[in-house]
Amino acid sequence: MGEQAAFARMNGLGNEIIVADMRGRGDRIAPAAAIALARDPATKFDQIMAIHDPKASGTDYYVEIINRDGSLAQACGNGMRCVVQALAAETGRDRFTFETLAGILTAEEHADGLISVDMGKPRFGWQEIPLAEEFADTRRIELQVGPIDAPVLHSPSVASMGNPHAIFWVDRDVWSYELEKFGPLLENHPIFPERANVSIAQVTADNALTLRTWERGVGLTRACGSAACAAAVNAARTGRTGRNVTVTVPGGPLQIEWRGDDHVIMTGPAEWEFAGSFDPATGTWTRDAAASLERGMA
Ligand SMILES: N[C@H](CCC[C@H](N)C(=O)O)C(=O)O
Repeated sequence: MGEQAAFARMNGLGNEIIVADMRGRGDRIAPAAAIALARDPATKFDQIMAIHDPKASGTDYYVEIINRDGSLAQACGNGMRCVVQALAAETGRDRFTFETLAGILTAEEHADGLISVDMGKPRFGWQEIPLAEEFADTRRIELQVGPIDAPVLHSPSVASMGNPHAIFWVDRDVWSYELEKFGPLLENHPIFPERANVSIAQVTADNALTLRTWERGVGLTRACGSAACAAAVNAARTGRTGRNVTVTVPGGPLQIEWRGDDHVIMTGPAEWEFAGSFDPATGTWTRDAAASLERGMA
């Protein structure tokens, strides 16, 4: 058995997150450990956010993001808010600079407890998303599901928020679509060589939209922060909304601002559930009764 690591089970608007403390050690969480934790109903998660010692100078921590299937994700907006809340409770600080696979990002906890994450700049080039074939205009790409003459979903906007996203615009309530049926097909469609997070979005006002997401490597989730950002920037660049929108996901509302300097700022809550410790090699874990009284990891 390896050395135990502390974790906190948290959620960001119902996006199920495990924040793991991997600081001061050289190992990483094994995909098998992630899969074992995902199988246990008590620790079932959408993403593990593993906090490691910093790599790049000027950053506080390196964060590795692991999906439910053990694959790595470049970005996770809801998970980053959970990381900030856990670290703020531990350190008393309210601003952090992180490194992830998507690059360096900053985040802060506000006095009211809400947390803003600077998700960086969106990318729209077909090779950046990436797509398997050239599309000069990624506001609307050729892709559809359903009968060829009456597609159920078609012509998504695509973007990278560090991770790949496709947003299908719909006129009806997002709950009236069988996303669980189309999600797996679209996630694994050959147009997306690195797979994709797939969302359906309904614009409800010039500053509001509702969104459901099928996450790459996970499935249906109650919230996906990076998808909310991808939906917001695509809504703005296709003239559907302004640049400051409320994106309501199944778990609740997120505020997304696409600033003039091209950075996307996501603001929303995070919630602590319980603490424990686990073996990063196997995923064997125990609940930590003492730590559960605190709102930190240890
Ligand atoms: N839940 C995350 C997104 C996870 C994306 C992941 N499924 C991927 O493989 O890109 C969020 O709040 O942004």
